[in-house]
Amino acid sequence: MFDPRSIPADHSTIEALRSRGLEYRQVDAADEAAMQAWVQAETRGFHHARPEPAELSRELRIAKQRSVRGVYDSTAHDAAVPVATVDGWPSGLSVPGGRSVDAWAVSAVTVSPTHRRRGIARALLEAQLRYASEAGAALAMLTLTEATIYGRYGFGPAASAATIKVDRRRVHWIGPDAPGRVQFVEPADLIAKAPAIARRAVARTPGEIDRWPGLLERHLGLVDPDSAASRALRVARYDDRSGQAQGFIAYTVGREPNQPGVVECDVFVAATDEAERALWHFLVELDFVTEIRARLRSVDEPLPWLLEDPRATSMHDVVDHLWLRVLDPIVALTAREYGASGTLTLEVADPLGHAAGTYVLDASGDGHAEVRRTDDAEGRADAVAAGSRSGRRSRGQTAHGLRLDVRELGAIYLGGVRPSVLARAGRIEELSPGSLALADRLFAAPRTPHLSIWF
Ligand SMILES: CC(=O)SCCNC(=O)CCNC(=O)[C@H](O)C(C)(C)COP(=O)(O)OP(=O)(O)OC[C@H]1O[C@@H](n2cnc3c(N)ncnc32)[C@H](O)[C@@H]1OP(=O)(O)O
Repeated sequence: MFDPRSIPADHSTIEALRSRGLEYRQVDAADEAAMQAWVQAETRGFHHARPEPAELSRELRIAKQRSVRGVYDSTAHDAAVPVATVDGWPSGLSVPGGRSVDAWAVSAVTVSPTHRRRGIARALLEAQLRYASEAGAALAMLTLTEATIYGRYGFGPAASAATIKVDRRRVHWIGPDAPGRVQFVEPADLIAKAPAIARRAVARTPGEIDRWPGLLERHLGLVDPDSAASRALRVARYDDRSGQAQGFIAYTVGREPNQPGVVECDVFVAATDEAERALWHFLVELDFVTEIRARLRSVDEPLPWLLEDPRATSMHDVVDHLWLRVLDPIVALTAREYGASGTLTLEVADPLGHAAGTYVLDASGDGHAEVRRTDDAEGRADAVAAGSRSGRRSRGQTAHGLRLDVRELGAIYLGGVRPSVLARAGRIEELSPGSLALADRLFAAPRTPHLSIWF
């Protein structure tokens, strides 16, 4: 397996930061003190409390599997603590059609308030994109704190998530009864099966990314099982008719003495539609509660259709949760499946260079597409003149094409927004009549993209 720590530090980043009196380097995974200082800087950068010992050792275990970089100021009060942090690692990203494309996850981007707005984050991000390319990733991806930061590096919002609230008193289930059963399980008993269930859940949902070792332990409260938060977690699993585990939820119930509670569900993993329905059924019919709140759910949940009164549910805090940055359009566009047949030219502008070019996407109708670049190294080509491999276009028939920035390519890639919506916003240009209608049909995803975790 590719080791993200094997990528040497980016020379231009080293030089850019050295000219500002700063040192940029990879943190040595074997240097416990340096790793601890990096984790402390990262948690401070996100305004979190200092981690408890169990959480700190979990963070260290995870950081050691990643490419962890820090920026150091030798003149600072504690020069061993970085003034900026970032990490990155290769990870699969599920795309429409069920395949996984090689991507590069970026996380832990922090710059100390003492060193802000000197271009440190820009240097770190541009280096991450170069690492991603070196690692062979077709896209870079991240979840973020503020939506104003990453467009300038070519990221676009590709999958949304929302909090679903359910008014328990209005719940009357009209969906089918699941043939299997939901039962309580202890987290320690579930952890052996959980990764396989999660893998299948990830594979069927465009926008989900591979779970890294240690994540499910945290979701199931196993990092610090004796903490109050872990003891409050309840875990239920759905087994299908044949006894096969197909999904699980983890939730807490907050309540005042003698008062009904409010359910908070942050972990909802379903490998099948049947498991998804069964786990919702279990959650929304919990007694002695007034409300159920499920976070980071799809904006396209089937839940309202499973209740007699769909208004028992409401959607809150809809966010642009997953942001994508296409690096290699040919690999990225070939990996996903398409909702129609047709030939579409994409003239992609990319100020940072990675994805710039003119590409012809030729979808055959069985979902698959061939993608090739038609411009030369200088990017010169008549996009709309580019032909179809299948020769389906007859004489006089207009070629279809769009002109767009790499940010918009990331936004439409999973089918989370229709190209025509971005055209209405003036962010995609249609090169010939009918191109947007074709692009909408091509990029439509059979399942709304969704990411259910932070990373
Ligand atoms: C994937 C993730 O980890 S998301 C987490 C992002 N981190 C956080 O939210 C933690 C708190 N914030 C921070 O640590 C810092 O403010 C950061 C990392 C967001 C920015 O770091 P800085 O070193 O100050 O940014 P830098 O000086 O490189 O600015 C680069 C560009 O981003 C812009 N920018 C920086 N921060 C912000 C912001 N919060 N909102 C809007 N624009 C911003 C700058 O104006 C600059 O624009 P330009 O290059 O187009 O002129």
